[in-house]
Amino acid sequence: MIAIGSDHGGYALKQEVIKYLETKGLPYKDYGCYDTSSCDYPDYAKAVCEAVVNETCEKGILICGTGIGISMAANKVQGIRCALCHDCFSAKATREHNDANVLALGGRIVGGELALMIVDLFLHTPFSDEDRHKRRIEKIEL
Ligand SMILES: O=C[C@H](O)[C@H](O)[C@H](O)COP(=O)(O)O
Repeated sequence: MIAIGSDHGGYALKQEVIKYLETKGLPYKDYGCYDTSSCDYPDYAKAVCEAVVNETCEKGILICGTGIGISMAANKVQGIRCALCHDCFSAKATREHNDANVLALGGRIVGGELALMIVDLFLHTPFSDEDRHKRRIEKIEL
């Protein structure tokens, strides 16, 4: 199960990502927002990240206008490794090296097609499981 959430700045892209997940038959839970009314990105970061840390969902996708605020909020939650990615290399590398469990995107920055490629890499690239990466991730959690 994938947890997905956005503020108003990410709402349109969230709906595109949801359509994509549905097309691919990937189960998801939408934690809002549910329209373009102005709202606060930390609320959606918290809801999605809690679903990931309590294992209701394996991974999360968060979208705000830039992806910056929502990733900052996400990374305050213990156990969350949120990566803001606007290119394919970063999306693949953050799974392989950082075992990122939440992806952040900026709906005002990245176009739909690129965003979907990033989402696909984030969802399907496994963690490399190499000792040096595990050691570094453990240090983040201290
Ligand atoms: O980092 C924050 C996000 O990009 C927000 O989506 C953005 O600040 C919202 O801006 P506004 O309230 O002006 O639409």
